[in-house]
Amino acid sequence: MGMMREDLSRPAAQPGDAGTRMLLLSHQGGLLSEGVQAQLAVPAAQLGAAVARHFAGAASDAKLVGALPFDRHASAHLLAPRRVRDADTANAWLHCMARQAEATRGWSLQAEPARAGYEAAVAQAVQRLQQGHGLHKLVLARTLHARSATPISPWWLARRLAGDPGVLRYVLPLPVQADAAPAWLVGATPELLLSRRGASVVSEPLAGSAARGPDRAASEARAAALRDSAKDLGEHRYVVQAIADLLAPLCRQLRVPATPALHATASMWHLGTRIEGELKDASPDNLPQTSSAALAALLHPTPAVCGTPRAAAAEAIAALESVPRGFYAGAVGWCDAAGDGAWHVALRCAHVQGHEARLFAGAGIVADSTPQAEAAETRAKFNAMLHALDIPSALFPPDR
Ligand SMILES: C=C(O[C@H]1C=CC=C(C(=O)O)[C@@H]1O)C(=O)O
Repeated sequence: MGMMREDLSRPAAQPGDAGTRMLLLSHQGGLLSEGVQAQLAVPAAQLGAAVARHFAGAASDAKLVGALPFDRHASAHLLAPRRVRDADTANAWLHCMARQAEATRGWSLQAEPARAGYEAAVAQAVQRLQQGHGLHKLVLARTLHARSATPISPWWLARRLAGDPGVLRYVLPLPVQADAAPAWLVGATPELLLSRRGASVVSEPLAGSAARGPDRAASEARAAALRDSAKDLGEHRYVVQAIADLLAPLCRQLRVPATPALHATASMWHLGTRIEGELKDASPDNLPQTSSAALAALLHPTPAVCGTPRAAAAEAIAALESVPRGFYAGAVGWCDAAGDGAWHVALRCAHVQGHEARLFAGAGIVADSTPQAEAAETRAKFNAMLHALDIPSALFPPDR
């Protein structure tokens, strides 16, 4: 992209300054941001206006990068970087940092909660959904707390997550207390919340999942079963409907396919719908409502990570989950001064700090969900990260 390629073979690639870098990288492209000129810390409802104000005084090639936490009332964490590098440089940086990192070993692993506890929470959720109270869907997550004898490098981990064309990898430096070790959210997400280019907007929500099989035939059979599953199609429809309802008033055209397609990652199948719209007003005057950051903040959190209706589902999640989500199930991405940008749902990730990693996985619960199947789905969603961290599968037996 016309940028000088930095020599990263013996560079200033010191772990000390890595905390000011953020990475977004997929097979289609990506970026590595460096340094911090300014920060934006406002909740989702104020984000569109704050981003527009920020860009009003900024250079035309300025960008903001960062994340929205799951809780839309908590502060987003957006940075104005000093420099933004292209995907090739991002790859070179990862390669270099991964080479310097020590491989992890000596793992211990604790499920929070273990399988039985998660199944009990799903059973309570199903009861709430069957009783009505206006709640139709909610997404319940659980976590695995992993400790390594060696420090965990977020760059090493991001490098280990390479190779899956169905995901975008991300490394997000997180705000921490002054005396705390640096912390990151590192993941490989399959889900696009929202991208904007000029007047064109795209959202590609995923909901409804099946683990890929041990061989091709089994994998195809599971994909076919997922495509026909009334439970998964119902779970998916809530997400598409919520996104379409929020985008429709802002778009002169909105294309919403009637049936979902299959989306594959290396370990999972998902139902996905590509929603495409044309904004009515993509002018600079309308940036507070229609920048990619404003649109992401409008849609977030969708029923793919929260539920329907949103406020009641968020309340039920707070009551039924034991570990705060932080930036898991939030959104990571970028926005430029013209309002263009892309925001991805922060899934399939781990919160990494020192020797510890906390892995997150959730599943959409509807009235006809079964606790055993939802627990199995979260197990399958942990797999990519467990493998990338090199955590022996014996530490996560089926009853956990
Ligand atoms: C909440 C997660 O996945 C979401 C994305 C795809 C499929 C999902 C599902 O089938 O439940 C979830 O909505 C997660 O991976 O933690």
